[in-house]
Amino acid sequence: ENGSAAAIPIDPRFDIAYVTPVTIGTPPQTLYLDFDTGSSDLWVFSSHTPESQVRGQRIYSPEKSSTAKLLAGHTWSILYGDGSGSLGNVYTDNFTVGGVTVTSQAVQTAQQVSYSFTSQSEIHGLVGLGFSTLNTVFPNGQLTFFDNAKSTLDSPVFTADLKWKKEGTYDFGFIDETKYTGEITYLPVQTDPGYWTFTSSGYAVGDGAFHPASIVGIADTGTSLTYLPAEVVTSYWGQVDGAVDSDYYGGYVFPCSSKLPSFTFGVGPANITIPASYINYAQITEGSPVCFGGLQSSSWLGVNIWGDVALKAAFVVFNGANPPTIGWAKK
Ligand SMILES: O=C(NNC1=NCCC1)c1ccc(Br)cc1
Repeated sequence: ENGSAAAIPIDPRFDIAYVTPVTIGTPPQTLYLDFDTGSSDLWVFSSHTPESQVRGQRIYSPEKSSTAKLLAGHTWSILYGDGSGSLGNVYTDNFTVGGVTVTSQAVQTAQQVSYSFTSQSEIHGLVGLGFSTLNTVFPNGQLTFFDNAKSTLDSPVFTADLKWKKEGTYDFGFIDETKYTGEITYLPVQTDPGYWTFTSSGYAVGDGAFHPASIVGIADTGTSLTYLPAEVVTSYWGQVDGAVDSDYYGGYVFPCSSKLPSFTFGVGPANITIPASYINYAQITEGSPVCFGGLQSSSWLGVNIWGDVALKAAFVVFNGANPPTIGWAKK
């Protein structure tokens, strides 16, 4: 059975993350989770999370679900690229997203969450959509929702149609032709170590010349910004009056009044253009004349990340066939 679910920005001012409603257990408990192609654990705030670490989040209570089963002797612990993290134990239960149900999905219940999760009341957990090799459950790694659902879908795909400051959708099992224009360009995916890793064919700043290049990076719906090689972001921010790479603010900042160019990245023979407005990510603080860029350097990361700032400029197909591929289309 195919499905479709909303991807809702958690903050009306800037797209820091997107959450999607899911139901877990019997009777169904509804939580809003961050669907993350950059990881492969499905974890939730729960009745096992200390009250001191829960600040407004909805929780999953396995003891209130007649279909919940403890996965005895299993634990998990995850650290994300931004330094946030969580850990706990594991149940299996019924898990439904947009009409797609997996019975006996591994649901990782949090016994500890880092402050950055405690402080974001709109995120009640994560649904990893990376490859199951990244799953942290010990001693037996668990399958992602997508890996479990794949065999029941018409096609082993999910698509991301994230939007700028608006609600988008994740579709499972089908490709909705009304959500994109032109053709979808499919690229090979490197599945080791478990991210949706692909190679972009180059970039252009604004209306400038296209620079052919091979930029290896991951498509990560769980990362807000886009992180690219220093030479790329230096040439971008060099076109913006007053832009500086600030140690104080931890990245490129610029006067909010400055005009920004768009940014185009190659996908095979095609390309995707990120509008300037998406790269004017947010004021440093409410009312500040200093703005933080949506395009930042990846040099300290060691890998390039095509996060939400890039993904929301496209219709993206995560094709879980063998071999997996990733598809990009304008919209
Ligand atoms: O953790 C990562 N993506 N997802 C999330 N970030 C914050 C919460 C969820 C991530 C994955 C790979 C690399 Br390389 C860098 C970052």
